[in-house]
Amino acid sequence: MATPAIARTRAELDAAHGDSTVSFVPTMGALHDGHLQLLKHARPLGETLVASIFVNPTQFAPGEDFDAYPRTFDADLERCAEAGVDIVFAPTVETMYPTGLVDTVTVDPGPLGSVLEGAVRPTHFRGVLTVVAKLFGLVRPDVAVFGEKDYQQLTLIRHMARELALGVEIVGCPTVREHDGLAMSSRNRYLSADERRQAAYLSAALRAGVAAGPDGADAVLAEAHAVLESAGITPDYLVLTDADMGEPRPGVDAHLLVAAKVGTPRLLDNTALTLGA
Ligand SMILES: Nc1ncnc2c1ncn2[C@@H]1O[C@H](COP(=O)(O)OP(=O)(O)OP(=O)(O)O)[C@@H](O)[C@H]1O
Ligand SMILES: CC(C)(CO)[C@@H](O)C(=O)[O-]
Ligand code: BAL
Repeated sequence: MATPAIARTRAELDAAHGDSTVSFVPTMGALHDGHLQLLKHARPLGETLVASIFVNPTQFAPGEDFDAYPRTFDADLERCAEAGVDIVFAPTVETMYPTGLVDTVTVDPGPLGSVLEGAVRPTHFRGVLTVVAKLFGLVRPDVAVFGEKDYQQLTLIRHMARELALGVEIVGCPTVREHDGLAMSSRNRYLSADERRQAAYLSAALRAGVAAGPDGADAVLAEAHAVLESAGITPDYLVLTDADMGEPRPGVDAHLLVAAKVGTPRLLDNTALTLGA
């Protein structure tokens, strides 16, 4: 198990990857088995596998958990080695924000950036897309892999790559789950034992929605809401979209997305489903 090279600046990155094709997995660290899957998915997609670890300040609003966000660099390095990562890009804040923490040029996510997660976190997706664009500029990957767990983020990054012609292929990786269905997330560690039990009902609600798919959109939402209600969870949202997060239509691949605060952490989950008339 080779230890990955660590690069903190563009010069160090360039020296480490030369002219090889690059697959890339951006993360905020605190790596769990979900990230490990992403890395394994990305491994064969390029000659060199780069993982970035950067807790990006500009996607957190004042009062959110930027300071408390878990930072576990040594353990992360071991996970990266296990997954065959060649280069861990752990940039300094100055590498990412050479003119200071206020971006004067940003990526506007458009209307999809201000609904659902964007309604709760109004500046979040501008911060995410801007930092991902910067990471792409620094790493210059051929392929970048993101988790379906953060489905709105994945969709917006696909839109950005396509509409700004970034020349990076965006690949989604299925959500990795705990044995009871809870989607893995760095923030799960903040759940108390009771909250952890309650959190499993988010994925149970999605499964109920999938089972009701043939009966149409109203049945999907009613069944999923009933499961959440039985667990005492009031979702921030529970919505049906099409696979690209537009309007859902019968017969077209649909998506069901949920977010809720369970105790302190906000948890997200989603699933694909087929919708009857
Ligand atoms: N359970 C999971 N299955 C698949 N991909 C995941 C999972 N959890 C996170 N990812 C993906 O890993 C990448 C890095 O995510 P991040 O570092 O924010 O981890 P996270 O666990 O989502 O943390 P958070 O608790 O902040 O949501 C993203 O593309 C994200 O979608
Ligand atoms: C894509 C990302 C690494 C940008 O900071 C982050 O939003 C995440 O980890 O999902
Ligand atoms: N995985 C999403 C990153 C965030 O919550 O800021």
